[in-house]
Amino acid sequence: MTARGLYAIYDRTTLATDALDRVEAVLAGGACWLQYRDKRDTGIDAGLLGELRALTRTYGAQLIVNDDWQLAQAVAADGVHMGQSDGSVATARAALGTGAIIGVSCSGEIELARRGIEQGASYVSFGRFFDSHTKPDAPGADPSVLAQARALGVPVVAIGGIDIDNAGDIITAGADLIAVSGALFHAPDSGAAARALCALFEDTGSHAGA
Ligand SMILES: Cc1ncc(COP(=O)(O)OP(=O)(O)O)c(N)n1
Ligand SMILES: Cc1nc(C(=O)O)sc1CCOP(=O)(O)O
Repeated sequence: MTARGLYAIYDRTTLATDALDRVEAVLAGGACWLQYRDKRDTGIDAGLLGELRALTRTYGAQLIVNDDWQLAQAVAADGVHMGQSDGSVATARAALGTGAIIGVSCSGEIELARRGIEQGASYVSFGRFFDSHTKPDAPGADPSVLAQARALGVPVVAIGGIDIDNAGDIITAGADLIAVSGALFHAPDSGAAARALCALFEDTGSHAGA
């Protein structure tokens, strides 16, 4: 499993259409993880999730479902991303097994990351680092938390307003994966945006605090 690179967030909440062509372009462009995020109250689109499962398999990417480990299990996703109000990480780990990817939101707080790892999280996510149209009200985080988090021994994810102009600094600050939605799925060319973000990981080999 690759745990360094581009983590694409397919945010069904803010995308007007299913945009599966964009998902495929982003995966072909090198994204190694894809998250399905849907905050609408319209019920689960099982067909869409099935398409995402097939596309991620085709491109060798990991499929992560936001918020709901039971849904992740039902669609045979590779893992789940859990916020602080999405239930017990320990329960999710017990249900999904040792091989599942389980991420936890930590805002800018290293203590939340420690607690999440104790409960079974396999990656920790920090943000928001920049203004985000996708989630404008997410609390802010300082990039220095990324270097601190590297000592915890699991992949470190950065999220929130990341784009081609600021991603290099965030990778240098310590992110193993950059989680990106708007700068991919609202770009004029989603495939080109993915390729450009992935190329930053080749140019930025060292991390602060590594
Ligand atoms: C990779 C990643 N990091 C953080 C989040 C935010 O998750 P959460 O705190 O559950 O908030 P919502 O996305 O549910 O609004 C995420 N989805 N992915
Ligand atoms: C879903 C999400 N969570 C965040 C957090 O800080 O916890 S920021 C965010 C939105 C990510 O999308 P974009 O790349 O368009 O800003």
